[in-house]
Amino acid sequence: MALDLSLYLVTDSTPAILRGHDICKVVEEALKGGVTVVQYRDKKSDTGDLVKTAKKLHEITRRYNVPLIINDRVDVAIASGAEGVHLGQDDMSTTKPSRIRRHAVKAVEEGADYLGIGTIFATPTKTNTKSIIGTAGAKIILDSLSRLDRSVSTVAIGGINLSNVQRVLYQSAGQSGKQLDGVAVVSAIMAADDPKSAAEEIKKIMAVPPPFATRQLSSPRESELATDVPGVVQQVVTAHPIVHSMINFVVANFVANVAIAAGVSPIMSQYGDEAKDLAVHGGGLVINMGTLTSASVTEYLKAIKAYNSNGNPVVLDPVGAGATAIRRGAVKTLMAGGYFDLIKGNEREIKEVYGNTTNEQGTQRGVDSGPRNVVLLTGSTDYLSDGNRVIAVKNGHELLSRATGTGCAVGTICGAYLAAFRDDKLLAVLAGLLMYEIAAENAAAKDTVQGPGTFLPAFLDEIYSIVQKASQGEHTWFEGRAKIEHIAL
Ligand SMILES: Cc1ncc(COP(=O)(O)OP(=O)(O)O)c(N)n1
Ligand SMILES: Cc1nc(C(=O)O)sc1CCOP(=O)(O)O
Repeated sequence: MALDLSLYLVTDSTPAILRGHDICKVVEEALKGGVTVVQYRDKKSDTGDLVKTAKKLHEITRRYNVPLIINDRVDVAIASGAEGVHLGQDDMSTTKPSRIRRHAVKAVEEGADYLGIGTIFATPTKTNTKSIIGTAGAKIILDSLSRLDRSVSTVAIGGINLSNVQRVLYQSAGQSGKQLDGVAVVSAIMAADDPKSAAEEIKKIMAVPPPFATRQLSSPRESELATDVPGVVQQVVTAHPIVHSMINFVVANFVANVAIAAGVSPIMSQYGDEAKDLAVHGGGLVINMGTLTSASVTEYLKAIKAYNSNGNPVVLDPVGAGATAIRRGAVKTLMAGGYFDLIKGNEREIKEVYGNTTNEQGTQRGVDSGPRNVVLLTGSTDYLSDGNRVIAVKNGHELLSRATGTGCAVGTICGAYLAAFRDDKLLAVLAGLLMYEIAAENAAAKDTVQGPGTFLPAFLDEIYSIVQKASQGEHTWFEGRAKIEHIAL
């Protein structure tokens, strides 16, 4: 029987998870929903009961041509005819990534067919786990395994569910290209009201291709990055993408006007349920926490789920992230609830997001930066990074900081650029940012501009003017204008 690890169900018989349901029925429903391996994991029952249940489960899994694995007990595996046994590393009393890596390598050398890599995220299902490694930890382990002579399959485990499975798969992929073969879940299926649709939904989102290819520019040097920018702007304005901004009410009107001037179709809906219908159009989503209310986070999470499921980009602008306990909590919930392609904020906001997602050892917990996420730290110099490349951008004008909404509009522009140019996220954001900041410089240089009041309409005109030129393939607006510098990591 082939071992397809893509959706690996680990059972749990505790009342908190099984909630009085019959384990065999739950497993059969999950099999109907598409799970590809089942592990019977029961730490409490005596040997007689274990064998009885394992035999019943095996009868069911065989009908679906899916292997049954028994947790810990070789004797129960033999007695029930199960296809395999899952053994742990009891002596692994370490939280150090280097030691965890060594354990993984040892397990492969000793002949393991697959490895469970965890604990990815903290989970109430198993509270005695040694180390929360995040996707950054999984990535390190995958890279170590890629250097071994013998190849081994892997699944990630711990706190994985519908809202994070996509980013777990994408963010764990090592520099070497080694990827997870699947994910193992307990509560996301075993505790679901409808285990069949829970499994189906997880499978569906796993099949959504990455929103972005991982192409890197041939060289990260600023001169070569710059040459790509006008072409990206032309591509975006020709595509006329949709950008759905869940933006703060103070700036909504201005941001919508910037988007229209920039050749983008803005949708300013705050209604999370609506995102299901909006996300199918290939646009980007922007979550801007500026005027957070008690209802906002629930609405944001619904929208993030819809865009993540459709493989369309999501931008987080964690406005005022560190200012109050409510905002700190909101950031934490959002980071755990979905996948962001771009996180944009000032230094304090980015620090808050990073702090919210790191543990005492400094390893990341809820979200991991890497080549698949871009961070834009805004200021008099903007810093843009995808984990491999760091670019300092010194364009823009002081007048941008004299009016409300000019920072928020950057998030919306970036959401549109990420949606319409999918080859390279860092380049998409860089192109949107440079178009915006060069327009600001052009506006500020006008004789008619005396201050913020005259700057704003001139700024909209200059964005519009660049877009007109770009749509006709004219790149003169950009020549000699980029003030960017590549910073070595
Ligand atoms: C697929 C998968 N991966 C990891 C584990 C955890 O195994 P282990 O460390 O042996 O811990 P227990 O399951 O015995 O608590 C797993 N069971 N399945
Ligand atoms: C059985 C198990 N092993 C883990 C490890 O880290 O080794 S975490 C875990 C429980 C995973 O449960 P859930 O999918 O409900 O978070």
